[in-house]
Amino acid sequence: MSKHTLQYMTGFGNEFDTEALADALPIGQFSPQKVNYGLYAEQFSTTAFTAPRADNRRSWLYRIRPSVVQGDYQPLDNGLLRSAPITEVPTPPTMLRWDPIDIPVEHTDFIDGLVTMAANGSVNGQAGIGIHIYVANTSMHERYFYNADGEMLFVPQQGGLRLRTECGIIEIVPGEIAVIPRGMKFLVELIDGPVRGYICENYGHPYILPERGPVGANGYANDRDFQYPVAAFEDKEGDFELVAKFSGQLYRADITHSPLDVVAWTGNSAPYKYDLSRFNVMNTVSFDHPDPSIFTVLTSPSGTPGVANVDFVIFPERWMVAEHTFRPPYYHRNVMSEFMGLIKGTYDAKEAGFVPGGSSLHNCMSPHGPEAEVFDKASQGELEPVRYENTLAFMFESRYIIAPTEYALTGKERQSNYLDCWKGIKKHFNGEK
Ligand SMILES: O=C(O)Cc1cc(O)ccc1O
Ligand SMILES: [Fe+2]
Repeated sequence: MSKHTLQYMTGFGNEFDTEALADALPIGQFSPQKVNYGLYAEQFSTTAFTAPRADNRRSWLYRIRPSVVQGDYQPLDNGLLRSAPITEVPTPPTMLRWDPIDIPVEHTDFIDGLVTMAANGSVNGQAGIGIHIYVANTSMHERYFYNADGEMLFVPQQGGLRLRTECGIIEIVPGEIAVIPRGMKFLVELIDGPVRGYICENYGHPYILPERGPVGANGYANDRDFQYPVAAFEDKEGDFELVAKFSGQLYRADITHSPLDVVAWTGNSAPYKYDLSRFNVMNTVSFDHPDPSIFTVLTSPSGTPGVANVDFVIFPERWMVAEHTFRPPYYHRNVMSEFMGLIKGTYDAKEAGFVPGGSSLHNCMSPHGPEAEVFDKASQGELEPVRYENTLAFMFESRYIIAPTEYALTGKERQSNYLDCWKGIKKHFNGEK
């Protein structure tokens, strides 16, 4: 399947109007007695009805059949999919790292190929996150999915994805991300062969753009670079399956039509995509290594100002110019818990072992920082301006302790020798300056 040329609407959280057929969208009201084309009106709310206006997210969908037309749910095997709280194994404070999960050779679609690495908070309490890797070699066929447990941030690492959603079609390739709202029905197609990537399932407040503070009105991720699909519908009947993730369990129901039958929609709760190369990177032009919060693309607030349920942070290509400074990430211990992944290239704190598709987890107060060789090089090198290239790492940083799953702790991807990367750190102190 090749890449389509898709049309998008722009602007983070805008109130959009879109129709695939002329005059399908009611004008001046949401719920007319009769909708044009015999469509049904259905409200889709992803914040409480009474959420403050600035936070409120809802869309009105005008569809061929309302969502109630579907069969009975039956539990489905969760495979390696897990939700918080993870209680199957205790969470060690150990610094953890993993190799990429192989893409299977047997027939595996996006749902089959979900592997949970870790989770925190509480899926039923609507706080915290689930962190999953997806690996797939085939498109979802005659089955559709929605996740009542959280919105889903897709971070592709290999291969392009076509996300067919109720609101329309989005395509993403590595270097881009997409967010699908909690509860939105969709299916995942592969654009150009096998895929692997990361999912942050956000149980909490939907992602918003972080404040800019004294940086001013522009910079970081700019609102205008977020792209939303235009309405596109399927009018299809057949024997299909609707898969739901609800309260940590997968369910399936028969459905005899495509649920992607929304002909028109209006509102601000909709899937969106963002090209990470559009991120306007801020950093020091004098000295010292600022905290990685300067690279926050999206944040899910927890209710405590400045303390995130989860921040999505990237480490993009950029110039490094700091003077008389140890330039790589500093050694540190952090109250926030840090899960990292690598989309391409190498990461400045780790030149070996942290590879594209791999992951690491440094939990609350667990020490971490540059490996021995990186320290040696960075504390000796000439401090010329250098462009840091062929790199794109990211972090899901959360206020809640991130509990790895049993699979993550015992599966073959776990690097049991991770701590060795710091073993070669030498004692330089001898009492002299
Ligand atoms: O641990 C990490 O590699 C992530 C990170 C990067 C950085 O530049 C500063 C702090 C930090 O936690
Ligand atoms: Fe860190």
